[in-house]
Amino acid sequence: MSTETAAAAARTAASAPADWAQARSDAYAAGLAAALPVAGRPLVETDGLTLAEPLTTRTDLPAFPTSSVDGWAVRGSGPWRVVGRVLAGGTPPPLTEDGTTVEIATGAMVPDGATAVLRIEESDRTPDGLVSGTPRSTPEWRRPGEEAYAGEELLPAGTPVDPAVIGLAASCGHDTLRVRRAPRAALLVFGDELLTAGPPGAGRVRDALGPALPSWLRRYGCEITPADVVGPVADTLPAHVSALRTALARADLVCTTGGTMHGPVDHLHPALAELGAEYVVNTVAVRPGFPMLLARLTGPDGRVRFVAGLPGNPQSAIVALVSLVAPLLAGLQGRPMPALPHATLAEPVPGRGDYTHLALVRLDRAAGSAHPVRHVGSAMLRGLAGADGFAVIAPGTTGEPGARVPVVPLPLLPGERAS
Ligand SMILES: Nc1nc2c(c(=O)[nH]1)N[C@H]1C(S)=C(S)[C@@H](COP(=O)(O)OP(=O)(O)OC[C@H]3O[C@@H](n4cnc5c(N)ncnc54)[C@H](O)[C@@H]3O)O[C@H]1N2
Ligand code: MOO
Repeated sequence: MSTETAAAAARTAASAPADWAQARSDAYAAGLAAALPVAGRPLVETDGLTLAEPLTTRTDLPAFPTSSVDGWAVRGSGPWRVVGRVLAGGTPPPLTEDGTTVEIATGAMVPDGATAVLRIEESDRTPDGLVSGTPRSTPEWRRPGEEAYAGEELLPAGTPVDPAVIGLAASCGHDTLRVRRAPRAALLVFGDELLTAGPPGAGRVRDALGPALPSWLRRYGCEITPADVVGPVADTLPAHVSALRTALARADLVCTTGGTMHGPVDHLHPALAELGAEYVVNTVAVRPGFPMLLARLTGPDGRVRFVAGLPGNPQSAIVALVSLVAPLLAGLQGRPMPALPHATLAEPVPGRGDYTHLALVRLDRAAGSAHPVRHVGSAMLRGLAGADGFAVIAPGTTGEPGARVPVVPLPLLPGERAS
């Protein structure tokens, strides 16, 4: 396709922006269809990755009857004659005679034949060395399978691995887990007007996305190194095509910023046409951020890669990140579609006609309320820096105070935005 034809085709396709919710689902489905490869990894290397198979237990949990106290495993009624001692890690012989006991430590295996465990502090010794006392009526040991039965599914495939999952997997006897690898991302920043150091002025603005987006992408589980961030890429079509080709050789997802429109130096659409990309999403009926796009390319090796075109206006770029990139990455990692929590609007938020309005809000988690923030122009980042996410105002509606609305969260870490 010639560059002119490609640009014309892109303009035509861009004339019907996708519904925002549909665009999210399309991005997720495209990611899931290209879910990343699965490999076995040692447990300690799985934090942040995603279970590719359900987590099941290799044995009953606990695997053997386990004393939950220090004391005496007794058989029959007392007083009891001491016939031995069992510590955690040991395998005791059975108690075969009523009136006998073994001293037992917390975590030790309860011998066969034991009828009760008596706490050390609730026992006495008779002058002739026998153990006496009254065992509690509630069992003082954990029965095999109390937590889980051998082979039971504890977590489904698609679960993000976190320290709690790693601990559980270890307790179930796993040494490795089958996980999907982390998505590899790259970032290309377009715009000859961008400065990479010092204060803006004289027609030039600071690149605010090159420094920020890699950290947002990492919070969604991506691997991205400083070498994967390139820009500003010169505002020419050959420079765009070449930068995309290089980035696509390694990355599963290449994010670009700027150049999503059809201005004189907006080369993203023609570059995608030249690379033979197909659109998954080409513009979305959302404000801000409508020129966002997601395109798919299949390499000669059959590997599917994606380009997410984030608009140049910085807040619009983040809208595209949470709208298209977040669901795409969930799909690539084999995770469920990210569910949107709901909150109650504390103040009115205007609608945007036929478009969905994503409005920056600060959440009061205790009250379950969402509070619109100030400084939310699409070229601004001041509002974003104090917000937790975007309230979703559906097309054809306005956000009335007291309305329950979905909120698209920013991928903040615990402690960030702590009020
Ligand atoms: N004729 C029309 N022009 C524009 C429309 C429209 O509907 N008709 N929509 C506007 C909207 S909305 C957006 S969003 C932008 C998107 O344009 P691009 O993705 O092509 O972005 P650029 O033109 O390259 O840049 C837009 C704006 O953002 C600044 N910018 C770009 N990159 C960065 C960065 N890394 N850090 C900080 N600021 C950045 C750039 O200087 C421009 O001011 O199109 C509108 N135009
Ligand atoms: O929609 Mo633009 O993305 O308003 O800044």
